[in-house]
Amino acid sequence: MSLKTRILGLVSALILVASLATWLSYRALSEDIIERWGQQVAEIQVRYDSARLLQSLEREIGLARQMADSSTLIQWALSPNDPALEDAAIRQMESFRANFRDNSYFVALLENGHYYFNNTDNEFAGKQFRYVLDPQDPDDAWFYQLIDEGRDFHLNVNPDTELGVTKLWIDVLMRGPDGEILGMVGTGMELDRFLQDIVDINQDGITTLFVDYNGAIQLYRDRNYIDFASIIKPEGQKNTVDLLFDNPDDQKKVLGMLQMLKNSGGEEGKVASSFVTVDGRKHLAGVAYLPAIGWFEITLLDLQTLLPVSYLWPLVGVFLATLLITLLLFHLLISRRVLGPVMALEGAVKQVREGNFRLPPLPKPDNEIGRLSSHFEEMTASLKDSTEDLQGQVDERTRELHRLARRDPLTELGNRRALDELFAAEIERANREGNGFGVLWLDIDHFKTINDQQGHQSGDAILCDVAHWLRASLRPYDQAGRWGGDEFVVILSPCDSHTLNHIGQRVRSHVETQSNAMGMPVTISVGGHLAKPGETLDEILKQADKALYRAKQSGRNRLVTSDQDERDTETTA
Ligand SMILES: Nc1nc2c(ncn2[C@@H]2O[C@H](COP(=O)(O)OP(=O)(O)OP(=O)(O)O)[C@@H](O)[C@H]2O)c(=O)[nH]1
Repeated sequence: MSLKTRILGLVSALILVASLATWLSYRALSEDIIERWGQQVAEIQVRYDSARLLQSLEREIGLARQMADSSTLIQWALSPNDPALEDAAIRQMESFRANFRDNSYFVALLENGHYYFNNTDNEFAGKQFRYVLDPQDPDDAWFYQLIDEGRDFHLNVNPDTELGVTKLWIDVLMRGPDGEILGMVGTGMELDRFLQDIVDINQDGITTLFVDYNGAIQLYRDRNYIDFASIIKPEGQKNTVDLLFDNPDDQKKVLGMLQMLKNSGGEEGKVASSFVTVDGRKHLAGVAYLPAIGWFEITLLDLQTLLPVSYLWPLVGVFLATLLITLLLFHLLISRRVLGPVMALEGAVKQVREGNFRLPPLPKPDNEIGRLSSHFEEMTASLKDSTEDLQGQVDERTRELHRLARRDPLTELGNRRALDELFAAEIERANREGNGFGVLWLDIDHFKTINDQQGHQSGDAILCDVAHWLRASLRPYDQAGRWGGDEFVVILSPCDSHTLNHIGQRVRSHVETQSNAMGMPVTISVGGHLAKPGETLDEILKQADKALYRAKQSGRNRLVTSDQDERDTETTA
């Protein structure tokens, strides 16, 4: 994986981690904001709903209280079997009927259990006495329960099987002069219409319900959940608010909020709130206590409807676009300022490693990498100089070694290897040009004796002298070498028979005269051969050696060529 891919991968991962952290913080923060917002919305909603509910009920409750306080009704309740008082009371009831919103009323007397009722259609004109309440009849249990509890005011949602209606009943106790309970009066509002007006409001995402002091559901858009005749049901059989929540924790939370509000003494306007799940959707539940009627109002705000996730899409879009632009800018910046120069530097390093010092100009951004590139260029230049210098020295040493490898250290003439190369080149030239060349094979006479008599060092000196005299006797372009021991070989090119003889004699004679002049007489025997094109080295050397042998055999200090008989020094000198 390239450096570029790794850096971009790392940066993307870092941005994603940072984004995740931002997202989580955003979630935590937004949850907090939504909770605060929801709490305020819940408070407003609760006040609004309470106001609407109380507005609808207050007038009715007030009228019901007036009715309960009516002296006509109280007098009658004290003597319920007095027909005159009953007539006056019914007239009084009818006048209240005209004022009640639902144009209906009920009056129930404790003493004889008589129950009076008339409705909006004046259906029971003249027969307002409907029936006698029976303490044993479960349908009438509400009356006796409320009397037992002695609560002056009570709201009750109850179907009246006798009358065939389901109503929200406002029940107010009628008390005598000594505070004794005489009966109960009130009115009922048709539940469906009331639910429609107060509870089933058309606000998307907002659900309102009312529960009584014990948490039993009283007003809710789904009638199946309403705890009808709640007053007479024993604990545990009531439809309480926790039924709306699947999660036991949510159930506890909501019941806990009711308890908390109860404990705070029904403080006006206080709203508790908490997140709950209803039908698999997250809701914020706001709860308030309505002391005027002794109920709680619960408002459920569906957060997905009120604050749909789609609200966040533009935010996510902006985030992704920012991420993309950031990556793009980072990519451009890092490519120009870091990766491009680093890759160029890497290429230059490879080039130098392969021995190529001619670098293209390296990009040099104004940073550490730019400075590194400059240092690398300087280093390469100095490396180039020292390499060239070193190469020069190596070449010179190689040439010297080459020379030394072909030089006889004693006489400074070419050695056997040099002679081999000279022969190979000359044979090739002869073959190519069709011109032969001459070869002289020289051997010092009785050199063993010289060595033996005068010592090895003197022998060496004589070898050097002979080499010197040999060189002096040759043409500048002739090549001489020491074959080994006291033997020397000369290549004469160009050469013919005359030249071969002439130079051969000149060498031999020069050695003789010079050594004599030095007072240390030395002679040499010479074998000569005129090599022809096409002859091999072996054949050439064999011929020259044979001629030298004949010169030795013939008495030494003479030249013998391969194509003629021996000549002695006197005849040719
Ligand atoms: N001083 C000295 N002697 C050498 C060197 N190389 C070989 N020799 C001696 O040279 C002598 C050569 O002897 P030969 O060529 O065989 O015999 P010669 O005595 O020269 O007799 P002819 O060649 O028959 O005249 C030997 O004794 C070698 O030991 C050297 O580098 N220095």
